[in-house]
Amino acid sequence: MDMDHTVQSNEDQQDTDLEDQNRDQDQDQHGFHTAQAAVIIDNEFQQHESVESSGQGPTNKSQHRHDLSVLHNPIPFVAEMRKTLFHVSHPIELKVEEFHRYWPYVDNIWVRQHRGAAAGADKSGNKAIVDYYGCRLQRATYTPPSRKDGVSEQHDEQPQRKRRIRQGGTCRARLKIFKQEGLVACYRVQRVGDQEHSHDLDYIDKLKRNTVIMDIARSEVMKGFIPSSVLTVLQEDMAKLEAVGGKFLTRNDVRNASQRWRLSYGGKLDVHPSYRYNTNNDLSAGRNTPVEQAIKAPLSQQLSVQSTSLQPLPADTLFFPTALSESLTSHLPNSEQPRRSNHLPFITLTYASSLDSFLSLGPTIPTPISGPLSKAMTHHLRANHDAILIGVGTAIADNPTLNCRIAGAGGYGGLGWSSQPRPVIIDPSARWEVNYTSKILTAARDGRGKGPWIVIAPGAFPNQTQIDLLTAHGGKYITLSSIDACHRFSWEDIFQLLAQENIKSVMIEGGAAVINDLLHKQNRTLIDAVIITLAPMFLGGGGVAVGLPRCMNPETGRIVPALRFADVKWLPMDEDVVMCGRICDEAEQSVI
Ligand SMILES: NC(=O)C1=CN([C@@H]2O[C@H](COP(=O)(O)OP(=O)(O)OC[C@H]3O[C@@H](n4cnc5c(N)ncnc54)[C@H](O)[C@@H]3O)[C@@H](O)[C@H]2O)C=CC1
Ligand SMILES: Nc1nc(O)c(N)c(N[C@@H]2O[C@H](COP(=O)(O)O)[C@@H](O)[C@H]2O)n1
Repeated sequence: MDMDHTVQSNEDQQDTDLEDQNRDQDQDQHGFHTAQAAVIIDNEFQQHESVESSGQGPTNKSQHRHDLSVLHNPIPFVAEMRKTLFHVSHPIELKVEEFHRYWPYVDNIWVRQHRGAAAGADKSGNKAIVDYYGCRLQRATYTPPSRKDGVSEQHDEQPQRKRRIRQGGTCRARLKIFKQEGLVACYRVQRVGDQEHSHDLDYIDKLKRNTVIMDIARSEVMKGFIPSSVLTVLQEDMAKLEAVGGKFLTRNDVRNASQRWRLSYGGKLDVHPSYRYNTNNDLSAGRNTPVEQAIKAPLSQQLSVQSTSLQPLPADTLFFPTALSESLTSHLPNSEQPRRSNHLPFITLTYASSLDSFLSLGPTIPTPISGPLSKAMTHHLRANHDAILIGVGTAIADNPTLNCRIAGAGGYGGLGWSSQPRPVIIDPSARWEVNYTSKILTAARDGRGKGPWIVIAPGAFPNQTQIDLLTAHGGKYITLSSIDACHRFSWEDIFQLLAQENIKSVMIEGGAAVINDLLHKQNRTLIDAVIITLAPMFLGGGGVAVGLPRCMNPETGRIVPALRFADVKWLPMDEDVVMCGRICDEAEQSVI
């Protein structure tokens, strides 16, 4: 039997009928599970057994027992993530723990079909596995023999169960889930083809409950509570139940969640205190009965309280006020402002300077210039760009992290690598000796940043250890072939290269050589926005300076300012001030 067939059989075993109110018998006795492409509603208890024993799902469900506490303290973004993982309108990268946290909430939607041929290992030995999924409604409708001819071929001795047949073969939505193992393990979830679901999320939630809902129901029944009482307690806060996908939970679902346990349980079944209150007060027991807060029994008495396994925010988390972020919007990549070029990424030039125009005390001396608020502003900028670019001088001098540490970014309370820019280092000779302890790699390993891309020239040969190290951290060396006689790349080529890598916005952070080169007349037309922090300090002679050569009007022979910005905004940020501006076009400049 090939693997596809095995998976299909397991899936079929999961699809059984919840409609039968009197089903206390093991389903196998009825022989309902052998058919291909069954489309009947599910028996969750069997689902757990079959998936766990198959060991093939992306989620090891035995690690994911959920109880009432996950309903009352839902994991962050659960409703949003259910929608995101339903539509998958763009590729989603999640850390392994995040994937396993959310997948049980959507495993009613997607059914694993087969493992892709791409499984294997990359050059660094990182394993990669691809699994293909289809929407549950993709499978063709299965009609049991008894339905086809009105006579049961196999079970005419057995009492016939009422079974609801749903229409299968109606939805063509498909997914592939790519699991990358190694130092920076992650799951990448993306659509296969362009077929949308043929139905909405409610439709599938109505057909089948997800693992989390059934786990919660099971955990309550197994405490000895009757299904009606469990349903009442789960429905006390319908908004929370809906958020986790339980809008259509029924008493029969609860019954089925642990029917085997109920069969063997010899003890007395009980009800929750709130259920007793409802029934005593002649409220419709077990049906959508929100209990008045003032008089219901405290839920804490009913819960075995478990906190979610979410990490606290790292100590270096930064916060940036919304009002200030709104003031910056007009100079950020997604603003309405016209772009310098449509085929290149949006380019923002940004740095922090002293009043005497220095970026640091000396080429090898990392120098804090920004105050806490303007530093947070820099990280807000990092969050708003796809990539952050520095010259190799800065990489060597500062050993920077180059991540985004704003609360809500990936690794700082956010999911996956959201808002984390890709660090890009211009290093034609591969001078930077990246190693395991480099801060950039440490951040990538910890899920607080992305692995760097290092742009090198054709003659540069980083050693194999460095190549492997970068790959293992999700980074890479990229060779840019067009280098001039002075061993310099053209900025247009660099940005073109990044555009080819699907980078749509780049924040240029420094250092001085990079900034000065880009502000030069021949390159500045590539810049879309300039955001400069000015701190109230003189660093004194010997620092690394930003400056432009003297400029002369060729017609008048008069010395003129080298550059004046347009569309300028000054934003005070505590003791610092931040200037946002744009480069004037050539005609405007010549008037100055
Ligand atoms: N205050 C601030 O906002 C910042 C300060 N810095 C400071 O700047 C200093 C480093 O600045 P620099 O020494 O000027 O180094 P840099 O970071 O500008 O790197 C210069 C090197 O990058 C490579 N490079 C740059 N442009 C290139 C091109 N077009 N083609 C090929 N290669 C190119 C070359 O190897 C060049 O030697 C450090 O002290 C650092 O702390 C750096 C960034 C921001
Ligand atoms: N905005 C800003 N203000 C300063 O005072 C700075 N010294 C810098 N330096 C830049 O930030 C990099 C350090 O980043 P991490 O904190 O390590 O992520 C440094 O390499 C410069 O590019 N910037």
